[in-house]
Amino acid sequence: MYTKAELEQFVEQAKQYARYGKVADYIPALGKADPNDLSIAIYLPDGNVIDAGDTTHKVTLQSISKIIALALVLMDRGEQEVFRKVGMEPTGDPFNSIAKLEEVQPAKPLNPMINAGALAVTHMIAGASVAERFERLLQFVRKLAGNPTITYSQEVAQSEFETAFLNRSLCYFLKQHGIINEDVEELMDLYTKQCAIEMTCIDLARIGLVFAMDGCDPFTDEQMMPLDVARICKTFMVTCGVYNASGEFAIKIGIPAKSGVSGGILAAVPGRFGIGIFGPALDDKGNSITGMKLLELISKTYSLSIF
Ligand SMILES: NC(=O)CC[C@H](N)C(=O)O
Repeated sequence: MYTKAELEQFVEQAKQYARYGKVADYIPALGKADPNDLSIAIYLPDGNVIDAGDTTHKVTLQSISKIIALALVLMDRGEQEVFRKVGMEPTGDPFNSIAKLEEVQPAKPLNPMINAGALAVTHMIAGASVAERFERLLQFVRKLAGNPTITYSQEVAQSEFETAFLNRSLCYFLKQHGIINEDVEELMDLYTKQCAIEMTCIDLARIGLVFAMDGCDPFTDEQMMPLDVARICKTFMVTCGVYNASGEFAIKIGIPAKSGVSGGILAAVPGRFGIGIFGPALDDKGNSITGMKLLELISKTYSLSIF
């Protein structure tokens, strides 16, 4: 079970779908990615890693960072405060949609996985300055991945910062409604750096493993986050992890997972292992088209659905 040869074969199969996808270019620096890239790592609790494709490629977290920021903020502020500012319901809308913000009363983003909700979460990262808040988040990411060398791509952060007009609009809306009260440019600085944290799919898989193990690092036995925090994060991965494709994903794949527009996917198979994928060709909902296919093949072959 889970042999490298088998994974390589799945990668080749899934790669065929790259031609139906498109690399994200609304963040100009992401447009440079090669749509035919596809790599995967499976991280097991005994330390074994099975991988396929070029796993030296680095992927920026983008929306995958939302799940990690949420874990940190739940620890910083507690459930009650966090869910006062952001809801728990899927939207059925694209990740960057502004539409529901006007419909829901009192105005608060429906969940922390859409951009509006993620901006509210990033706003709640504790610290005296943007630099200190980012450093805390980065240290947490490094700890989860067991890799102290992880950093962020200045190029991608800068590229998003210069073009994130829609995210700025979301911020101003949230500020008007008292969900955030900090300077929008500062929040955008922090958020774009958060999204630009980069790592390989092996690092992604290791973070997925920690979530799979209910927040416990199986190599140090350290509880990286309370059980409840890991449970909340995994629940959001199931209900909103791949935005408005989450329903279909639950039926076809059924593994808690979080995607990002860079083409990364982090998945946690509860009690068993973590998966990291990088495939930059995206489908029309902003999820890796090859990565989703790959996960589907793996889930069906190994019966990994939690349902
Ligand atoms: N879906 C995503 O990965 C979105 C993240 C991206 N940084 C944005 O805010 O637009």
